[in-house]
Amino acid sequence: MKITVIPHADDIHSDTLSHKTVVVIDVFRASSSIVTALSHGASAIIPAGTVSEARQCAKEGMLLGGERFGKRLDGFDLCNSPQDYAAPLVRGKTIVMTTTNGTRTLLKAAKGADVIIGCFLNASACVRFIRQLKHDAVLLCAGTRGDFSLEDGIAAGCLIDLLLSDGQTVQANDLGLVLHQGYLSVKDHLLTHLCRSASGDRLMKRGLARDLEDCLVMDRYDVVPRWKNGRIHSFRLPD
Ligand SMILES: O=C(O)[C@H](CS(=O)(=O)O)OP(=O)(O)O
Repeated sequence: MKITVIPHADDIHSDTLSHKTVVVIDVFRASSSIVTALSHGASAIIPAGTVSEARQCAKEGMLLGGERFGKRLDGFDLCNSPQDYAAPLVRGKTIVMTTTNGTRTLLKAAKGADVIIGCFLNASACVRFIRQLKHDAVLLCAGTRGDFSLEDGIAAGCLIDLLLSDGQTVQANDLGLVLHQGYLSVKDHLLTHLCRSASGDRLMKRGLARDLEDCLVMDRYDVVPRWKNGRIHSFRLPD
């Protein structure tokens, strides 16, 4: 199986995603919040590209979630902290969500054969999904405003490590190889290392240390959020 890691959302070349399983990785914080929401009973997430599209799309009974540049949006029910999406409020709800990098990256992933959302919180579940589909995979790091983000890359390295762990032949691109080594060197101290990344540092300075902790738990949840027909639903893997 071939694994291609793409460093950020503005580095997708035509046809890279076709016929592939695409994993959209935005550890801080959109992927982690989406995984948390579906694990806590949200019925679906509708990703929106802009704040005004999100507002237009939200029908009665739906929740609005997201941020711009990390800040809460006027009139939105939820921001982008995983703990917002762990609240009883989300149970049974459809959430229209727009974030600075994560939902934008997701919308760019549309050409993938299957598009799922991954992070540390559901790493093993994502790997089971990739294995079952048996397609080559693209690990699409969201990054931050057109730049690579360390935490997304280290999560990609983590997925590669899990894919390798049952002895399967996995051929990663050069970026994937280096991120795999990067993951191995920090995996026992993720918080210590990833709070120094640009996004980690930004969240720390905003007093959101709790978000970092919540995003860096390995395999807290077993759901695979899958984007299909404009909505993200929880996909349960057959045993
Ligand atoms: O709120 C976040 O964590 C980020 C915004 S920023 O890059 O920190 O300004 O959004 P996301 O789309 O989850 O990367």
